[in-house]
Amino acid sequence: MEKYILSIDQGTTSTRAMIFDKEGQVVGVSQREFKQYFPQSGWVEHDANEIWSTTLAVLASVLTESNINASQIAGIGITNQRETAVVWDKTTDRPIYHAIVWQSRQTQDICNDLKEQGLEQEFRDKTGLLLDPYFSGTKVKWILDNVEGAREKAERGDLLFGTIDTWLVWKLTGGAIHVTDYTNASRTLMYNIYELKWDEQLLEYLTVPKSMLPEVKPSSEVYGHTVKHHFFGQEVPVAGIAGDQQAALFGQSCFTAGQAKNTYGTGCFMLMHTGEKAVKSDSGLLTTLACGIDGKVFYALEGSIFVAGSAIQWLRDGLRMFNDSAKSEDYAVRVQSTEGVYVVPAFVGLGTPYWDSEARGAVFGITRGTEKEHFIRATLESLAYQTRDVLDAMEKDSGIQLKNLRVDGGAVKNNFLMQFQSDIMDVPVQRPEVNETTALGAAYLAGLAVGFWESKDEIETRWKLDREFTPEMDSESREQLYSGWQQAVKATQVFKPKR
Ligand SMILES: Nc1ncnc2c1ncn2[C@@H]1O[C@H](COP(=O)(O)OP(=O)(O)O)[C@@H](O)[C@H]1O
Ligand SMILES: O=P(O)(O)OC[C@H](O)CO
Repeated sequence: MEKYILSIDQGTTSTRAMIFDKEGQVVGVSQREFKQYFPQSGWVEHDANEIWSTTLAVLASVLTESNINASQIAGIGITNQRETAVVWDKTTDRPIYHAIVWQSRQTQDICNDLKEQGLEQEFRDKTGLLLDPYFSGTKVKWILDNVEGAREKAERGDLLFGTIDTWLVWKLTGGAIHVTDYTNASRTLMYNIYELKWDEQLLEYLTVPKSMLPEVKPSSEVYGHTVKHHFFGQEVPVAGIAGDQQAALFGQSCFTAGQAKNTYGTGCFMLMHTGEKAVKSDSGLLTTLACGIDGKVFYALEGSIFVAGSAIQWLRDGLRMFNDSAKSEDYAVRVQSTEGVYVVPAFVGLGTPYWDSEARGAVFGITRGTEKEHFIRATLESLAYQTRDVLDAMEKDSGIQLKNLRVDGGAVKNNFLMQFQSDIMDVPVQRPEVNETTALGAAYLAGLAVGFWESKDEIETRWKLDREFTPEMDSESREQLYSGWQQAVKATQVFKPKR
């Protein structure tokens, strides 16, 4: 009976289950969107129970639709939207509040307060992160401070915290296992990425009891088994865990220092592998943990862009400019340029390299001649400009000049965007045949742990190029366009009306 690996890719807007065969080819996929809650301006929340129910639904449908029996699954890999924080009561198995999503700005005041106490450098030195609402630590504090009775329950040891991977492993194993992996722990603002331990001092600043935190493990090992009633009568090993961006780095076979990938999903996340060496950044990049196997710990530099594909969704759903994201390309190529229009999609502030959580989106350069096509093209170009911002910071801080950039995620189907990306960075852009590298990375991690695949070398041979986009723009045009973008971002950051 042929065996397979199953990946659960729990993303910001949808939950996906994918089945991979020995060749690393997709043999089944099932996806469910779930509700986004915006209780106040800038806040974003999910219902962790709905995340679990969509997970069960996609598990059932992927097996049924691909006609594969649960007993044919050799291992399960989990990859997840990172930073999003769930706090649940282990005595009832119920979350005590919605999951606070990575994009949410509701802990801005907590961050400001910690900054005023002069603590940012210590957080940065220990975690590689910044005091921004993006990361989990302040979200946990917010829940403990704002949900009635939560702090007492936490002190009693009844509450558990987890990023989404932790929550899903807990549910799949029937509440037996409370774990996370290095990559997810490295996004919490509570984990010392150099000493590889929860940091008591940082926990004290955040007033988070250590008893709430999961055990931290490597990204590829058998953590536990599914309980039969949640996995169709089978006890299948849960054998891989990684935050989605690190999973994509692994799925792109970026295993050595200097290799980089950029994922164009809701946001855009560029990660460069830096080997066993952690590179500290002066330019607003994050130092983070990459997937390590064979007992090794690896680091990466990361540039985080909060709004990328979601700007295209905004054109589709908010401005109703088209009804299918793929149409954005047709509109963009109908004009030769944006004719000086720039869209800065700072809907939830700006991430790398600006870290301005109070900035909000802006449009510049419109004239009476501006048409829908210019507007759409400018929005697509904004993804590429933001990526160039990150690339410049990365090359500066790592001292490595990128030879090429591997890309993945929903928006890389857009050929216009990929060509413009290569042009504006002056670096070749490589799109692989299997675009689902996040799920594939988690599958590889699980497959390596259960002996389904032998080694990283075996995996590396499977990476296949679909198309390479090479720079075609002259350097004068490139720098002129990019300097317009830089002016637009500066102007966006100046506009801060009282809210
Ligand atoms: N052809 C396209 N051109 C531009 N953007 C696209 C295209 N197709 C999908 N997208 C965008 O890609 C995103 C979906 O990518 P995906 O990797 O599934 O995201 P996530 O995992 O963050 O939910 C959406 O935000 C969508 O607007
Ligand atoms: O759900 P995605 O794919 O947009 O990824 C979210 C990131 O992990 C946030 O850090």
